[in-house]
Amino acid sequence: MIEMKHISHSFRIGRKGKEQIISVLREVSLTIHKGEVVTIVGKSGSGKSTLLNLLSGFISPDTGSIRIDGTDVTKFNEKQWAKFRLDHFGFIFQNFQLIPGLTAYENIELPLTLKGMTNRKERVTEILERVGLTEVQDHFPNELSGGQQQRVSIARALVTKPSIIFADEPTGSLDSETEKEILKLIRELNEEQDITFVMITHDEEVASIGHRKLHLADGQLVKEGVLLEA
Ligand SMILES: Nc1ncnc2c1ncn2[C@@H]1O[C@H](COP(=O)(O)OP(=O)(O)OP(=O)(O)O)[C@@H](O)[C@H]1O
Repeated sequence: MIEMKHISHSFRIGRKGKEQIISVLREVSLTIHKGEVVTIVGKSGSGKSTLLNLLSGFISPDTGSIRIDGTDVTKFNEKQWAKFRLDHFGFIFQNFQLIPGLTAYENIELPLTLKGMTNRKERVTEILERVGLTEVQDHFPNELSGGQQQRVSIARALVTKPSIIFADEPTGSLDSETEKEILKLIRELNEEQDITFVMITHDEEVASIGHRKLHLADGQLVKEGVLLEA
């Protein structure tokens, strides 16, 4: 479960002495329940990535608080975040972000190695089977199609059994047929494993696969043009 309360964030841009402050998020509050698929839509520059980066601890809010799975993470330092991410989160990106020198199998195995798990084979094999990649497990990323690469990245996100998966335009680089396949897989995994998905997209149709669609505009969450109450 994610509880974000009154989060504001601004960036300082430009040369020293001539800096400008741009306010990207203003007093954003939201609650995402366990097992929900929530999509966040908004125009380019509306602050979608900033919101995801705040929720996953890559940037810190100016004001407000964030609780995830019952833990107040607002004041976490980098070391605490690194451990928390490994224990609670999985990530899926538009450009897959697979490690080119590792095979599909090894890419999926990596988070388990980082967690110091020794019995990795059974889990990796199980996940490979679930996402339909057993036959191509020894391929390197450049020997896979876009859809297969995204499956590897979904498997890598899932392998540690996270409670939340953050997906940043997960179908943005895929053709429409493959997009449908990947969205179907995301919904199936959500239903089977009760994983929460927070997905950002600029595509209204993709966003409609969620249980709930939130719109970001002018740094605030709105629903049908009406500001959502905290
Ligand atoms: N590190 C940064 N430093 C300064 N400004 C930033 C930084 N990151 C984002 N911004 C600014 O914050 C605003 C929101 O950016 P953000 O990337 O969150 O938008 P977005 O909705 O994800 O856009 P897109 O759909 O194009 O990815 C933009 O005006 C952007 O220029």
